[in-house]
Amino acid sequence: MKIALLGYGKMGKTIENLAIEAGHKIVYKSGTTSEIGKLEDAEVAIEFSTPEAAVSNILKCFELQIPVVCGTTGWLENYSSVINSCKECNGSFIYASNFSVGVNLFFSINEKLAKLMAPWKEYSVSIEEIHHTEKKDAPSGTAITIADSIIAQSDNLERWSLESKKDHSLRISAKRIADVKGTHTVTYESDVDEISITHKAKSRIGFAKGAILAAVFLKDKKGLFTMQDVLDL
Ligand SMILES: NC(=O)c1ccc[n+]([C@@H]2O[C@H](COP(=O)([O-])OP(=O)(O)OC[C@H]3O[C@@H](n4cnc5c(N)ncnc54)[C@H](O)[C@@H]3O)[C@@H](O)[C@H]2O)c1
Ligand SMILES: O=C(O)C1=N[C@H](C(=O)O)CCC1
Repeated sequence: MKIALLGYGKMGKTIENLAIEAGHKIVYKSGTTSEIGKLEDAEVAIEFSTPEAAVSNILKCFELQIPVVCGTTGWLENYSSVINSCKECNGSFIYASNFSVGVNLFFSINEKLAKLMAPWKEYSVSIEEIHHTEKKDAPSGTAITIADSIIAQSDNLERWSLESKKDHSLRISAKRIADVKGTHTVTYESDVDEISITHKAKSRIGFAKGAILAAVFLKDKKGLFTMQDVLDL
């Protein structure tokens, strides 16, 4: 598969190594000191750049009819306009706040736990995410996905918030500690006990493998897909 890498930082480099090992070819890179190759030569683009750059990179791929797998977080205020552009251009698109198989299983566990906990009003729920100090956005895209799923099951929570003790808000605490690849914990606390689930990434390999899996899935398809479609969850 001929891959374009839009964004060549920590994730772009990890994806490059794993893709080459798996027999794929990197035909284009941007986000390096200068562009390498031609985007038009790619069969699929994998986008891990910055919140500011993601939307224009995605739209460029739609124009060129190149399927695009996007892992960049922090641009979701533009999500519906990107989806509309994808439909207008008859493009191919997958966005996931987290491409790792483990986190996608964690998303399913979180949803099931939220359903189970919804009737038990004595528990209050919160989310903690910890990432490296270079991360640009807070809370993490993964924490937002987890929060949206809990809020959808709740008849009390209406939104998430980084601030503590806001009415009808699900508290997300975002911590930044050097070198942490990504840890997410959901905690339900009552006066008498506590229930927690945690996912902890040991490296970026899980994210990168999932993004390559998504690119293989998307290459010859048209339309909008999710990581749940890729993993058949
Ligand atoms: N979805 C997931 O599974 C997942 C996993 C890890 C990281 N992420 C997200 O991916 C993004 C990148 O993470 P990272 O750790 O590689 O960050 P990074 O800072 O190491 O790399 C980002 C790169 O994008 C480049 N860039 C800047 N402007 C660009 C442009 N216009 N076009 C292309 N590239 C451009 C920068 O030069 C930099 O090299 C972040 O938003 C992060 O939250 C998502
Ligand atoms: O390192 C990052 O940045 C990560 N970003 C994603 C997020 O915001 O959820 C996924 C985990 C790593």
